[in-house]
Amino acid sequence: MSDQGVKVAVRCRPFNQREKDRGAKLIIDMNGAMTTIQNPETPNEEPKKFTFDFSYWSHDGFNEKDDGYLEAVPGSKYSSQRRVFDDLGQGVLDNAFKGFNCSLFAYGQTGSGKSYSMVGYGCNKGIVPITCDELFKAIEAGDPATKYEVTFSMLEIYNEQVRDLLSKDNPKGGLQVRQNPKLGLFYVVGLKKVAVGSYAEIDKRTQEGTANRTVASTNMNATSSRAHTVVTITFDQISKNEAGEETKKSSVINLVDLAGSERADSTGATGDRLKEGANINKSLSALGNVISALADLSSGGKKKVMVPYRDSVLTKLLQNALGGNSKTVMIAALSPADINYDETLGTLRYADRAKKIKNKAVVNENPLDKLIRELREENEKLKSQMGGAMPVAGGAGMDPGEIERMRKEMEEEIRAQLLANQEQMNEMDESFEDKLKRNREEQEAMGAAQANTQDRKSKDPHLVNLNEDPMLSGVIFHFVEPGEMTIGRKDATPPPMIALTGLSISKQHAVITFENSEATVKPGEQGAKTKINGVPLTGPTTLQHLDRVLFGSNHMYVFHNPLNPKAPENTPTKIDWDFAQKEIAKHKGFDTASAGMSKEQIIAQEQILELLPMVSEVNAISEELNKHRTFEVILISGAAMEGYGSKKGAKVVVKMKNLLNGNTWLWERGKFMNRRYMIQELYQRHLDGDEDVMKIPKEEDPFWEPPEDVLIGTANVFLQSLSYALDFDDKLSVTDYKGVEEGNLYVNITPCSDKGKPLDEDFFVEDPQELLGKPFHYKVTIKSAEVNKAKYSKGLHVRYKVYQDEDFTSTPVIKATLSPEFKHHRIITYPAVNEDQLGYFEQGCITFQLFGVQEDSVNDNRLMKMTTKELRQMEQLQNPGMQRRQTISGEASEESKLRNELEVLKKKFERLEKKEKRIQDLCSEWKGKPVEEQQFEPFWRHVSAVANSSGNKLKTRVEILNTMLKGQKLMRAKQSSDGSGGNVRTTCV
Ligand SMILES: Nc1ncnc2c1ncn2[C@@H]1O[C@H](COP(=O)(O)OP(=O)(O)OP(=O)(O)O)[C@@H](O)[C@H]1O
Repeated sequence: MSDQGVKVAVRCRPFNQREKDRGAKLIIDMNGAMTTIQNPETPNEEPKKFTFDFSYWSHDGFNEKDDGYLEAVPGSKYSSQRRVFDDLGQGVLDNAFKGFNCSLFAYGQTGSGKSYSMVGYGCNKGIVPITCDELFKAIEAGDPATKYEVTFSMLEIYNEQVRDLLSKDNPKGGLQVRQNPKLGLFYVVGLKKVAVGSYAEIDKRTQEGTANRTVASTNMNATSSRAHTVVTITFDQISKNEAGEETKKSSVINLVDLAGSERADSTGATGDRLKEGANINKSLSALGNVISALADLSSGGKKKVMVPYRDSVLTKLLQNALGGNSKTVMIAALSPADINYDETLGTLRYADRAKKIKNKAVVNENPLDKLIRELREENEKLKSQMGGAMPVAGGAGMDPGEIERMRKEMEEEIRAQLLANQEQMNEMDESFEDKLKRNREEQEAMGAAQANTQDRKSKDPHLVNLNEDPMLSGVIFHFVEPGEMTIGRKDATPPPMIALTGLSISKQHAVITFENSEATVKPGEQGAKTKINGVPLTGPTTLQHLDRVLFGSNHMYVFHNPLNPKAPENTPTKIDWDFAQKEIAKHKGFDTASAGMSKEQIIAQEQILELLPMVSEVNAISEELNKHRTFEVILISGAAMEGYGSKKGAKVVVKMKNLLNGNTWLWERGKFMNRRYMIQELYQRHLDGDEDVMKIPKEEDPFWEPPEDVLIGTANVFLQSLSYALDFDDKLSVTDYKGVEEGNLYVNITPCSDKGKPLDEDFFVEDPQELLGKPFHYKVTIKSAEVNKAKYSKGLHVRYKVYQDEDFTSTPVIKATLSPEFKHHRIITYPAVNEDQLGYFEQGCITFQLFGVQEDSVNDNRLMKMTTKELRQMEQLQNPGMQRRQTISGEASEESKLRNELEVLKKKFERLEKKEKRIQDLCSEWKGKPVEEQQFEPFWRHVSAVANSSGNKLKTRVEILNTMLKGQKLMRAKQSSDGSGGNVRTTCV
């Protein structure tokens, strides 16, 4: 037995194009076995250090050869694919030959390079293909007296369901996972294991598996990065031992490409009412728990740790790989970019924990005959037990129901064992040679189809698929035949020539006509959604080379026309998923130029691009399940969401709207992701024929939310006036996230005494620094509000936070009016003003949030009778001008800041004028005084001059500000009329 820790490797990839475009910073470094990560927020702090068995630097120091292979520049520390194989893959092979089970799995966030290391792209082949290739080379060079048998299987775990990737027909709900009661190990019932005799055969099967994965992911609207792919190779070496018996040395090699490890925004998901039922990726978090439990076990600290293998399908299947009978390697893929700091640190910590796991690998060697004999004998025994499975008598007092339950349990167990044995025997019954023959026949048929595709690609017009996962792009081809070609659902009559499944695919979805070297696409039945280059298709359109075609919400293709391979100007030569998504976003009103954007803005933009397809998917499900809900991606300022400070910039959230009563909810990204997962699950159950889906109680329904107060809009008061001890008293306009005025708020912010009395008129601060160290009090008064929309009469309240407030301060809810009187007062006291507090006065603001009460009622029965689809169409008709600009740059608050500064200056000016007047009055009074008192006159003249000069300076400043403000207004007016400016737009999706 070999008692050995899991070997852990980390690998850092190059910057991708997006990271290069935005000038991403490198935060990873590697030196020998040490990997460091620098927090980009604290560049002066020591970077965090980790050590691993292997550290692979693949960020830079490479050359691309003519064939595309990336090789190390001499002297650089770059690790090529070959180098990674030599360390990790070769070890797997050597161990497999010795008869050990081996597992290799790749962990990391989406896009961090897991598939690159495992599978590879183009001629940069990854560990899996090289290992397979080398396996057969080693077999050829092996012992001629030994028989080698290799089988290959490929499965995917998605939403806790197992799909056989080598089979086109998977049962609804996926393949079952059972535990072999005797061995304790879990296995997938009925998984196809093909016998393979060469690397080329494995390669073909992998292509087949990838194509099946692509079709499934597109049809199910599944994000492939949330699926785990498991390739299993069994490697048997059959030889004779000294006693002349046949013995079998078996090794199971598991190669696992895990789902992307990114967590949903934790704050969002933890706040969700439905968090119990949801787990964005149950298998992945269960894997984390298993790793933690095993790490605790082997650190010896805790003796009784229960390792929760049973919590997910993935951990069941990988039980041996983790803490069991296997030699295991984990490769953690790292993104080099500052923007991914949190996730990458998470990956490093995960990898660090995995290092501690101890496995107990044993050589799997068995005399073959004995095994078969044992299995047969056991099966006979089990069969005879079957009928009479009775629990051991439990005494006279045992409940008959309990006895029956135990009997059933035992029967179930026997049945499972029989099945497991039978599977094993069936496999052994058919000779390996027969299996190989069967596989080759199947492959021959497949090979002909593949060769045909290759041949036609350069001759005939065709659509080729695009997928979010680069590995699944360019996998599906639909050739355009001369004449009319119909596209639609397979249950249409007559059946379409290209059958698609999935959301928003209509029976008669579209028709492509191909005549005179030209292909024209036109919409099918009414309501069928197709987009060409991001624009909805409304009538016949000629397809040009490299046009992007989206059927429904998920079937994305690029059209290739070898007969007329001239793409319109400005079409990039390489079109990927990102490009096609950006194009769609642009037509929905989100501009995606990235020049001159801040980091927050870039993150917001990436989140928009990520959320848009998900939101349209959820909208499509809402329509199909008739949930009367619609979803929209919106941008909202951080201050409007969080009530204080504007540092957070813009936040991307999803607005859900109840189409029956107009109620709305704002969901943070994490919460939306959480719900989307549950919505997908619900939809999957619906597809699987589960009728309960339509009757789901609202408490469990991911589309349902109890009514909550809706954020009508916000109004900001900048506090600069306080730094001059001036009061602020104004009517503020309350605007929603789109900048639309929803009403007014009357507030007053006054410096005051500790009892709330206004300060003396003469109290005047020339320089805010004067306030430092002194006590200061101010009073926030919310007088009243006015709102425009009748639906808000159910109740209104305002809440806000000031500097250092943990919680919101809220006014009472005022009902049955659109002009509530709040009469709210609050005195805020600083015993001695410090720099931070003064900074808050000078730069900060109070964001007042106006909320409206919503009720879960529907008054309009007419609406109840309409479908979600009809309601959405009606809403879109009613709001044709949805394409309103949204600012991501915080420019609106810039304007109100300016206005505020102007107010402050005006007030200062007024006060100075008053003061000046009093000075002048005093001066003339003094002039009439007796001589002995007149000696003060020069002093007063001096005061008056000072007052005048500062007044003049103020006057100039006021004029400048006025002009600036006018300019701003003009600019905004221009932008909203011609739609220019602003980085981001929004609309209903
Ligand atoms: N070591 C590397 N050298 C060069 N390019 C790399 C490397 N690692 C990753 N890449 C590139 O980065 C991109 C993302 O990598 P990859 O598809 O492997 O990520 P992933 O983690 O598997 O993502 P997903 O979870 O979506 O499958 C790919 O375009 C790939 O070519």
